[in-house]
Amino acid sequence: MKNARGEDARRVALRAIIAVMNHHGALTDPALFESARDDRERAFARRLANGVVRWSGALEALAGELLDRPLKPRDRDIALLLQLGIYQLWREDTPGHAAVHATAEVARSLRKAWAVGLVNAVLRRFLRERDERLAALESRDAALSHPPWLLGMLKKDWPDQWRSIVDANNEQPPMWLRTNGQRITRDTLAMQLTNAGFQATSHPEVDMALRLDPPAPVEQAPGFSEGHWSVQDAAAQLAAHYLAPRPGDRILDACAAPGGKTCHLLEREPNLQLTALDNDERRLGRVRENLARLGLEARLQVGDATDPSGWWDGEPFDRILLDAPCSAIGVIRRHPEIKWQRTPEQVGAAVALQAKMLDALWPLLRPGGILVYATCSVLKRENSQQIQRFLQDNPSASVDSDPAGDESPGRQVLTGETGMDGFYYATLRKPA
Ligand SMILES: C[S@@+](CC[C@H](N)C(=O)[O-])C[C@H]1O[C@@H](n2cnc3c(N)ncnc32)[C@H](O)[C@@H]1O
Repeated sequence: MKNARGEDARRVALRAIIAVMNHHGALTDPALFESARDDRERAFARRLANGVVRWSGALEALAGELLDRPLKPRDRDIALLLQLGIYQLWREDTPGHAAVHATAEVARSLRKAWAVGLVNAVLRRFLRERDERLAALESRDAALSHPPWLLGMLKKDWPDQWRSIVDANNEQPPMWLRTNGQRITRDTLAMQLTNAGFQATSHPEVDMALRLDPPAPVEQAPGFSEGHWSVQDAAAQLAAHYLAPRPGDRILDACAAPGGKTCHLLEREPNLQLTALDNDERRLGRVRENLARLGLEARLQVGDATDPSGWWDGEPFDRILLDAPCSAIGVIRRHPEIKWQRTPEQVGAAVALQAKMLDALWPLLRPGGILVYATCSVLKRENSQQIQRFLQDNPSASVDSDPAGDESPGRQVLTGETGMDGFYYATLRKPA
């Protein structure tokens, strides 16, 4: 994709960083990078933007110490430009002086020519004092680049594991593929990917998962448009394992969009009466696209999972998957802006919505049926504590003990564990 009058990577990256750090949108939105001059600049802009947002807490601390006085709130763009500059000198291979010059010049395009000199001076100082500055940062919480409230929750929930979660959150995520077993075996797909120059590594637990190295845009690896595979983290692929659909089952996927888990269930067992529900009609369109690419069929339903009276026909389900809206703290490594956009109040609101959904959907399950509750979070309030609360309110319900998990009730995958995103699963059973 060429754009003759397009912009250079640093300018594009800065605009994306400003947008997401001001709580607008996600770095995965292609529109944020459309104005790049060409594909190479676009890829560089994406890498820079993700890196700066991932390390923004540490970069802010470093920049703050290098400035003689703090910048005014209206110059937040310059503050973020400084972060972009320091990031390159700290974590990218860009030759120092070239990066300093190109970054400082971005201030001119913001119509803040006064800041060119300031950015230049701060970045040059960082280059000179880099080792001492980084050593001093090491002992501070800012080095972990997480907001204090989130760090506090992780420490409280996971006194022994919080550091490995935080480190995993700050890493570049691996790219996991899910083999479409209806079209190809995992071994054949692995061979095709290897022949195309990729490394394809299977997961020790998740039977259809392959890790693709190096990560690449989907069209660059063989078999995507033919529906041989999808992109899905290995932890998300455990949903189908826990729901274990059987031929003919009547299944509700209660929060289905964009359809990753819906499609996986049908790849595992195409003979299902599967209803894919979501309250977002536009996102449900993405379920339709994914089903079509993979050659699968489901009934799509727009509706509110907290209010089945609006869409349920009264016929109970054999199995329900509730992949609930959540804080998404388990997928921070894929969406680093979540760290800065999320608030403790939003976590509280997610907990309340999840409880409402559980309570509303439980009566739709037939006696002897299974409801799998899932979140991509590692916070206990959304996970084991949520299920404890549910079991207290519904004493006849039981939860499967999980040989693979040490978190009770349910299974908590901590971020980074065997290369997976942070995820939680609880398999709830209704007595027959
Ligand atoms: C975690 S995502 C689901 C991901 C999906 N299961 C997959 O694997 O691709 C949560 C979904 O819940 C939907 N949602 C939020 N509130 C809802 C509600 N009240 N009723 C139904 N769906 C809702 C959102 O639109 C979003 O698509």
